[in-house]
Amino acid sequence: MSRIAVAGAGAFGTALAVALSATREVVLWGRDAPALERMARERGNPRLPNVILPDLLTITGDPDEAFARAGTVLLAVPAQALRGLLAEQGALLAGKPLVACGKGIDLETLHGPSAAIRQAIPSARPLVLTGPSFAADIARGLPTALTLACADPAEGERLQALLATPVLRLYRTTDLVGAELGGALKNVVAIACGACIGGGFGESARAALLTRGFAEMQRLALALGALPETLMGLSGLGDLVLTATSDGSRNYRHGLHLGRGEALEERVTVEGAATARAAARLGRRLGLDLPVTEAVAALVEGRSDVATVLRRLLDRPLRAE
Ligand SMILES: NC(=O)C1=CN([C@@H]2O[C@H](COP(=O)(O)OP(=O)(O)OC[C@H]3O[C@@H](n4cnc5c(N)ncnc54)[C@H](OP(=O)(O)O)[C@@H]3O)[C@@H](O)[C@H]2O)C=CC1
Ligand SMILES: O=C(CO)COP(=O)(O)O
Repeated sequence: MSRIAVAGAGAFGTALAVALSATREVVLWGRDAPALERMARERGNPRLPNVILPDLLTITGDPDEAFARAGTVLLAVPAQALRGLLAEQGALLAGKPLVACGKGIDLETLHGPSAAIRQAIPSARPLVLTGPSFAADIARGLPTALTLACADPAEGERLQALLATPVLRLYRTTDLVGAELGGALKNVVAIACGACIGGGFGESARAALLTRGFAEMQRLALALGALPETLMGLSGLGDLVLTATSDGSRNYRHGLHLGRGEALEERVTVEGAATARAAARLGRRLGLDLPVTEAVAALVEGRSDVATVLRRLLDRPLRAE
């Protein structure tokens, strides 16, 4: 069965469905049936302005219609919603390759998406699709390169061929942990970088935060079993460069608003907020020094303000790089 189902009809799920439907049979599923009916009728998604949904793309709120005949399912929901989705749709998703497209760490279990999938649906085969890619760029057909992680090299190769398009270039790895942590942790550093600019501390300080934040991403990911080269690739460094320097990123914008002391955007997915808290907990549990992550966790929990956390970072003892 070559049919691809995309679960999650937000910006990213819709963008992936649009991109893949040019060459594959694709069905896009979401939980809000009336909203899905509207999308199907109007051929548009308010979360992805100015993008026309191709006629060939099936849009449905019916899980049976979406998943029963699908050979592969892409899971494009926020990290904190993934466990709920897997619990609700477990019977229909059993035994299939499930490609996690979300970028975050579950705050309750401290699991990344591949462990969440294994725990909820032991018969499913988890993969991770991640890397620098704004939904709007993917939907517009702009060139993009992503990492596809799969523990089984043969299945990874098969899915790479299935999910690549002429403009969506996929690189393979077997390092699921590295791929998912690169994508999750860069969101935390992006909030820090946005807060730095929003607070008026300048681009040199942002470069310092980006670099020291990247060192923390590597420290935590390697302690959890990631391969160093994965973090140096698209899912780590690549996505960090995009997200921590562009106000196209919701995480970066969240940081900007925190730094400026402005009201935060409502009803917007900001994965780095919960993931900062989850990563800080993991760091404490593992006895790791993660000052940038701790600073972001303090900011999003409202325990501190941008000037104070920046001062605290600068006051740390001088050390070797
Ligand atoms: N946007 C982007 O540029 C990119 C996003 N990502 C990642 O993709 C993930 C999703 O982000 P994005 O699509 O942008 O977020 P959006 O906020 O645009 O959409 C989230 C979607 O998830 C749906 N959802 C939430 N919980 C459930 C559930 N239990 N069952 C079914 N659907 C659910 C929401 O449905 P409802 O509308 O009913 O609330 C909504 O449609 C995030 O992890 C993000 O980091 C990755 C790369 C790029
Ligand atoms: O992950 C992304 C780009 O690769 C999207 O970033 P935001 O979730 O911050 O918008």
